[in-house]
Amino acid sequence: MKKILIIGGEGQLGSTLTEQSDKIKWGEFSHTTVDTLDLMDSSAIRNYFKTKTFDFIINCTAYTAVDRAETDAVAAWRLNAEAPGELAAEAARMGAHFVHISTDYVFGGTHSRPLKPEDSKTPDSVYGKSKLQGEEDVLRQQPQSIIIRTSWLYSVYGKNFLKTMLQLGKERDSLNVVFDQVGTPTLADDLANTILSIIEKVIKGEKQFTPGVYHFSNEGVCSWYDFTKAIFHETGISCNVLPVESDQFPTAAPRPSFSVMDKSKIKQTFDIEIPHWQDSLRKCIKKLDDATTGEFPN
Ligand SMILES: NC(=O)C1=CN([C@@H]2O[C@H](COP(=O)(O)OP(=O)(O)OC[C@H]3O[C@@H](n4cnc5c(N)ncnc54)[C@H](OP(=O)(O)O)[C@@H]3O)[C@@H](O)[C@H]2O)C=CC1
Ligand SMILES: Cc1cn([C@H]2C[C@H](O)[C@@H](COP(=O)(O)OP(=O)(O)O[C@H]3O[C@@H](C)C(=O)[C@@H](O)[C@H]3O)O2)c(=O)[nH]c1=O
Repeated sequence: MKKILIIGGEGQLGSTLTEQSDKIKWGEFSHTTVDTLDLMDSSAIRNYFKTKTFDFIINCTAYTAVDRAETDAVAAWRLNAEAPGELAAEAARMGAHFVHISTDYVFGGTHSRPLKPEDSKTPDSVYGKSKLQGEEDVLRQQPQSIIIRTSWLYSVYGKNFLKTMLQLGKERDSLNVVFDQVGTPTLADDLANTILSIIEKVIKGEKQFTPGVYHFSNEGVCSWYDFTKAIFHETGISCNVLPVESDQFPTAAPRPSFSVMDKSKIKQTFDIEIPHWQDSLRKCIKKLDDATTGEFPN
């Protein structure tokens, strides 16, 4: 049985992968948390892998607090740039395939058509810069790596824009939300399903583990304003949403104005079908509702 390790099994993507892997029979899954493998410490990484080997390692960890990273750059750089390279080196040493997750924020928003993996990268934030360095280190240390850039990730787990808006929408009568940052939300369940489907196809010999950088988000395009309107429409929250430009909603870290990604490479290489973001939003809201009525997980 192939052994698959999820690094960061209690973040939102890691939790979703763990939830899905519990139903899988074709692989033996385990995961780490910050308590069992603290990536701030290089020697902890070396020690952890001294006695353990895996066939696939999926890295779901990151420093994801985009604004805080601006003033906590050393920690963000350690988690997003250095640690992924060290994990990839361990994967290479044991001959494991490495799957790493990156972000649309490696792009600077200068493009105006869906972004291909090889398009020029000009990240504006510490988060984006550190994630880009992490991508480069991963591919240098373990050329047999798949890097999946995703965007606007949300799920029933952890902190994310959907949960922030559900909270704010209940507390406030009106909200200002930027409409000049355009991208695509991604339901973590859809990304987790894609990662597991790629690994399953490789294990079953249906696909090669073709290394490189891929893009994955849900289908469709929207602004954060459109996303918020859809969240309130689907949940019946009556909060008024006002479209504003980014300079009317100042943040410590600049975000790309356009980060819609072209997903044709992942779809063609691994025969992946991707749901539209509005359908996935409905799916997630139902899952949240089921959680509050005690029917989740099922
Ligand atoms: N969130 C988003 O909107 C987007 C995320 N991404 C990328 O997707 C991936 C998954 O993101 P997401 O699930 O949202 O991230 P989360 O912020 O939900 O989870 C972060 C994970 O990192 C782990 N972690 C933090 N510090 C340490 C540490 N010192 N040592 C070990 N582990 C640590 C956490 O562990 P623990 O839970 O044990 O503390 C947690 O598992 C990341 O690579 C991120 O950059 C890309 C685009 C959008
Ligand atoms: C809460 C809020 C945010 N905004 C704006 C701020 C920002 O420009 C945009 C997104 O909000 P957030 O700061 O919550 O999201 P942000 O942390 O920028 O989300 C990003 O996280 C990292 C980890 C990624 O990799 C990205 O793909 C992306 O998902 O919406 C409003 O306009 N009104 C609001 O009330």
